[in-house]
Amino acid sequence: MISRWTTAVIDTELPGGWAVARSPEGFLFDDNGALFPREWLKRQDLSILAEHGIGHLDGEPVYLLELQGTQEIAGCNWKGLRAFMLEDDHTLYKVLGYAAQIGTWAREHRFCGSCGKRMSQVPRERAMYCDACDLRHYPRISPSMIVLITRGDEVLLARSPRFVSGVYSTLAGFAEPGESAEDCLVREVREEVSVEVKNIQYVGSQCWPFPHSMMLGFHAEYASGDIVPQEDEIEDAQWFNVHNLPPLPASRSIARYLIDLYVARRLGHAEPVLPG
Ligand SMILES: NC(=O)C1=CN([C@@H]2O[C@H](COP(=O)(O)OP(=O)(O)OC[C@H]3O[C@@H](n4cnc5c(N)ncnc54)[C@H](O)[C@@H]3O)[C@@H](O)[C@H]2O)C=CC1
Ligand SMILES: [Mg+2]
Ligand SMILES: [Zn+2]
Repeated sequence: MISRWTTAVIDTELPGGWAVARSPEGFLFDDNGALFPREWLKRQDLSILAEHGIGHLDGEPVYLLELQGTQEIAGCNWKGLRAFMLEDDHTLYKVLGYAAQIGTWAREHRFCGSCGKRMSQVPRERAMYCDACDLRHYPRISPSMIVLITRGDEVLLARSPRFVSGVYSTLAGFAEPGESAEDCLVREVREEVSVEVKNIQYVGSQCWPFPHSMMLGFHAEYASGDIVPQEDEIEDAQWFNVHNLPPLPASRSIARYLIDLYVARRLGHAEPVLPG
């Protein structure tokens, strides 16, 4: 399959191409989508914090304009990345997911974290450079473990107070310095539900640009302990039978994939494909 979208570092001095505009309110869009002719977009009255060349879509260069705030543009509106994720255009979601991560990084790395001076883009590399410190700052990626714990026909699912009402999901958490992926998984499971696991198996990974997680997905078997939900973090956690599952997370998430995969294997159905 030919990939329609490839990331690249493109010189912002070059003319032309497409551009996406991102503000704290989300991405600009109109009836034609979220990609605009870049020269036209730059003629609008936008408060641009940073501009980055981010890749090629069907061979055409694409740029990101990271904005201070929203602007009224006739016929256009603003929409968050999660809304784009739930729509059918997977390629557009990939473009905007990448743009969002670069945008977050660009916004938060205009000044050197070491000396506070303004930094500049490194040509041909996705990095910001501090001249005074001779220091490069790269986009931030946060490794996060996500695990489906099973016990025969049962799966352990939990809900955070932040979830959509009724939805239960797999356990997840950010890696801390000094941890392996497996250490993190064991710690997160202990913290969130007070359960011990065994036979930890890596399943697959997914970029999760909310705002910069790299999800590492695992399957683990229950070993011991009774469920005790972590105060404040976990509203409820339960064992659910694969024949009687609660409302689950969105189909594009690796959480949903881990659940669907186990259920498919258990019931002898066709296995799902991990969404990119
Ligand atoms: N794609 C998917 O299917 C799913 C993705 N996720 C993602 O996994 C990630 C971790 O899940 P949570 O349960 O929220 O994490 P968590 O269990 O580690 O708890 C969140 C807490 O971690 C701390 N934190 C925030 N950002 C951090 C960072 N970059 N590094 C270290 N600690 C940080 C904060 O104290 C925050 O309150 C989140 O980005 C979440 O959106 C979670 C579930 C499903
Ligand atoms: Mg968690
Ligand atoms: Zn510096």
